[in-house]
Amino acid sequence: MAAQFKVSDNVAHRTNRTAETRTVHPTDYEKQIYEQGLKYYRPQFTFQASQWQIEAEKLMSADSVGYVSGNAGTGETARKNREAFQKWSIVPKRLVKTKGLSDLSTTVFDKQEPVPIAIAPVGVQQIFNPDGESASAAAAAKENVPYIMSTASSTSIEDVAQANGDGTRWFQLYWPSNEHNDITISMLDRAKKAGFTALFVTLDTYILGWRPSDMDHGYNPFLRSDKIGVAIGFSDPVYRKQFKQKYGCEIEDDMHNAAADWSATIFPGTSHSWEDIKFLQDHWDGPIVLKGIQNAADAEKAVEAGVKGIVVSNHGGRQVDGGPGSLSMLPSIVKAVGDRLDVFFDSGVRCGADIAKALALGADMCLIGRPYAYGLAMGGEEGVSHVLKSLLGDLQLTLHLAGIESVSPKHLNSSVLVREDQL
Ligand SMILES: Cc1cc2nc3c(=O)[nH]c(=O)nc-3n(C[C@H](O)[C@H](O)[C@H](O)COP(=O)(O)O)c2cc1C
Ligand SMILES: O=C(O)C(=O)c1ccccc1
Repeated sequence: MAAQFKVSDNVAHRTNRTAETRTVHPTDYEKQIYEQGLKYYRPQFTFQASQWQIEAEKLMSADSVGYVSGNAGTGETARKNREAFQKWSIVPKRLVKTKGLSDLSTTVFDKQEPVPIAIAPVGVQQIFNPDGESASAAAAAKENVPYIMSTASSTSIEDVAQANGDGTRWFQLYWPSNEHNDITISMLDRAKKAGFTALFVTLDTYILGWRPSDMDHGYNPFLRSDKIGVAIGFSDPVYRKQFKQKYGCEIEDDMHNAAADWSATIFPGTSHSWEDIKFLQDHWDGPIVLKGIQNAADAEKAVEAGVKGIVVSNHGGRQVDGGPGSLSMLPSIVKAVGDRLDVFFDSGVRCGADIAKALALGADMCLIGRPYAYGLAMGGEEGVSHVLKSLLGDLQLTLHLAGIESVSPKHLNSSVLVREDQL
């Protein structure tokens, strides 16, 4: 029977816990589950991944719940994201003389990362917890997980960098239209200066999708009275100057208008073109990754455009409803691009086996989206840490018990999977 966790329990347990807050060595997750998860204490947060959403939602307002858990349209694509994982199964191998802990390190941007997951860019994080992005960026650094910062963050670029310390951090761009190139350049310059080493350009959200839950609540976090999600714009010197020229006052003198104006700047309502990628390459000297790719032809174009990687993603089913599950599109995309791109994957990743399946189908790294947002709502930095560690522990033990030595394509590839409909 599942233990029920209440906020009051969490507070009580927080005071007498020490073990879980230490930083784990990246290869230590499996051991930690046994020694701490099972023996020593009642955990502050549930280890049941399927409960994170339920626990988080108890602590959030109805409009925030609608925002994070809601999807585009009827939610068909979000459901397909999950169903796509169930079409594949991991077949364990026996008597393979496992060496113990499976090696979770992967290579992206020609560099070894200790774990094969990153924090997906999620905007407006102060709606989940007052510490917002500072808490998740600190947790990511502690757990050796790269942090992708959203353009729609409720914390400035510089403050996120400070919270992330010596962690690996990448910047996600919501890309203003070409007439606002000076603002784009300013954001990229700030990100570079603050130690963000890769640029993730989101291509699927030049306008927000049809989201019935948000429309029912009349909810747009940018336009709330406390203006959540506009921190990058409001702290940007180029944007501030332009705002003053345009409206004859400071942002602080007309916050509502400024929030609407910034929103229109980063969600311009029209898409860029493949030719525009050159502009980003001219103004960003590190790797560029295109987020939101869902077909092999676009992946080919990404290779031609000379970017370093793609994120196979449908934005968690929040943009185009009626589209395929993201995992279903991964094999044909990987087949088309081979080793020519780093392939990241997201949309629907909820547990260790999901990560294993996406990596087996050719992804180099998975982005974790909603699960860590739920962790942030459950317990700030510690909640995010818990979710990341749980996913990694689950992944490591799953691989170990399936006789898979590492996440390298040498060991974890499509030969470990079967399609359920072909059995
Ligand atoms: C509340 C919320 C906010 C998001 N904000 C952003 C964002 O600012 N930039 C971005 O590129 N993607 C954003 N995403 C999409 C995620 O990066 C990721 O693609 C998606 O969450 C994956 O789906 P999953 O969470 O269902 O696994 C957001 C997703 C959610 C749930
Ligand atoms: O909600 C989203 O999916 C998203 O990408 C977004 C849009 C606006 C503000 C913050 C996040």
